[in-house]
Formats: sequence, structure tokens, C-alpha cells
Amino acid sequence: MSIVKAMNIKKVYGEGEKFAQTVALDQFNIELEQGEFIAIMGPSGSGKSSLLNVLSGFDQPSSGEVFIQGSNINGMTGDELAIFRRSHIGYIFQEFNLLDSLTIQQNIMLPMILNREEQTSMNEKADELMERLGILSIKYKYPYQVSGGQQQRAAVCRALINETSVIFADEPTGNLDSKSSKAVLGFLEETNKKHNTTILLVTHDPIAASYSDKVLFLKDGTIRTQVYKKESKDHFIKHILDNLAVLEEDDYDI
Ligand SMILES: Nc1ncnc2c1ncn2[C@@H]1O[C@H](COP(=O)(O)OP(=O)(O)OP(=O)(O)O)[C@@H](O)[C@H]1O
Repeated sequence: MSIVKAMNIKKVYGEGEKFAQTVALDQFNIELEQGEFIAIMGPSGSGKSSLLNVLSGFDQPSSGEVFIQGSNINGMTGDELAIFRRSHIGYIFQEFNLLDSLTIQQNIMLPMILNREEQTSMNEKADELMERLGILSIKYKYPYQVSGGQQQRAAVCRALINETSVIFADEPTGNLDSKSSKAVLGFLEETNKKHNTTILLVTHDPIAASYSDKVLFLKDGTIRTQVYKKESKDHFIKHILDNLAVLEEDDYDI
């Protein structure tokens, strides 16, 4: 069974407004199997965030359906979807989205707290993840007391703590220095390999994309082309850069 399946997705903003409509996704189809690690690249405005928002249930498509592990998330009520998301979907935001009133440890445990999990297992799991990402020493600090890189590592721990079968990551390294980027991407790669977690990563960065096994290039709300990792990482990065150049050249043909 596919972990994520979306069929005939259309996302139109400003529906009903005669002159201000934008078609962000156009009859979009995608299917992700268990253990796939896929990156999505494309120019600004090509529909990457719209796609992630629709696939993760943060936004409704204008038409079409999204299935996560066989369940149609578009038919769920708000409460049903919130509960479903906590157990099935991990999401890493570009802006971290940590709560300032909670410590780093509490932020990370939040999805487990909301699922009413047992305290000892929450503490153990949170400690294990923080240790792996090198932020155990800041567990009692608040988000505003730590660096952006440490906040993003905490956001990664929070997205992973419920061990969901799919992780959506929207530019998770967009605000990070290269050391923190490497830590976050390496951890996602390891999670993918070790736990067979399906990952969909949106990024502008060819290096970040090279951690995936396949890159989909988006343009005007549809997939234009895709590149597979076949040989070395360096070869993959070169292939990604070539395709980005072709996409940009297309712009000048219009
Ligand atoms: N809330 C909104 N209301 C109206 N139009 C929107 C809204 N969100 C996105 N759009 C439009 O939909 C299209 C796709 O936007 P989207 O944010 O998905 O692109 P993106 O590829 O993620 O861009 P970026 O790389 O700049 O983040 C763009 O034309 C954008 O202007």
C-alpha cells in the first residue's frame, strides 16, 4: 500500500474571485511508497508549499483526494484530522513553529503529550532524540534562549517523536548554517534508512536535495521532470544542477 497517494489534485487560490485566481496545482498526481526519500525542487511560486500543505492536510485541495496510508484525509473533520495527523504525519516547518511558553523538551514531547502517552516513555524517547541531534544540554531552555540551528533540531525531534510513517519537510535547512544543515539532513537520511520512513523534502538547495533518492522538479504546479540518484552523490548533484538550469532557461523561452 502507498504511504501517500494524491490523485487529480487541483489547488486554486482566490476561487470565486474573477480576476485574482491562481492555479497553484493542476491535476497533480503523486504516489509515495514506504521508505521513499523524495525531494521537490522548483522556482519560487511553482507550487511546492501548496503541495506539502495539501498532502499533509494543513490545507484542502480545491478538487482531488489525498490518501495517507489508505485513509482519505479530505473526508475527515478538523478533530479527526488533528488526531490522525499526530499519529501518521510528521511535519518540519521552515520557521520551526516551536511554542515559546514551553521548554525545548516539552516542545519535543508535545505530540506524545497530546496522544496521552506514558511519561517515562516520553522522557526516554525525547532524551534519545535530543542526544542524537546534540541538543540534550538545552532541554530545559526555552526556544528564545537557543540558536536557530538548535531550534530547528528541536523541531526535527518533535516531528519524529511519534515515529510516523511519513515526514514532510518544508525547507528545513533554509535558515541554517552548513553545520546545522548537515546534522538535520544526516538525521533525516538515517531515519529514512533505519526506520524505512517515507520523506518528502521541499528545498531550494541542491546539496540538501542530494540526500534524497529522487528529485521531482515542479513548474507551474505540475511535475516537469525527475532525476534519480544512481551513481555517486556528486554525480547526482551535477544532474540536479543541470535540470535546474534547464527549468530556468524555460522561463526565458516564454
Ligand atoms: N494564500 C494564497 N493566496 C493566494 N495565492 C497564493 C497563496 N499561497 C500561494 N499562492 C500562489 O500560489 C502559487 C504557488 O505558491 P507556493 O507558495 O505553493 O509556491 P512555492 O513553490 O512554495 O514558492 P516559494 O519557493 O517561493 O516558497 C504562487 O503563484 C503563489 O503566489
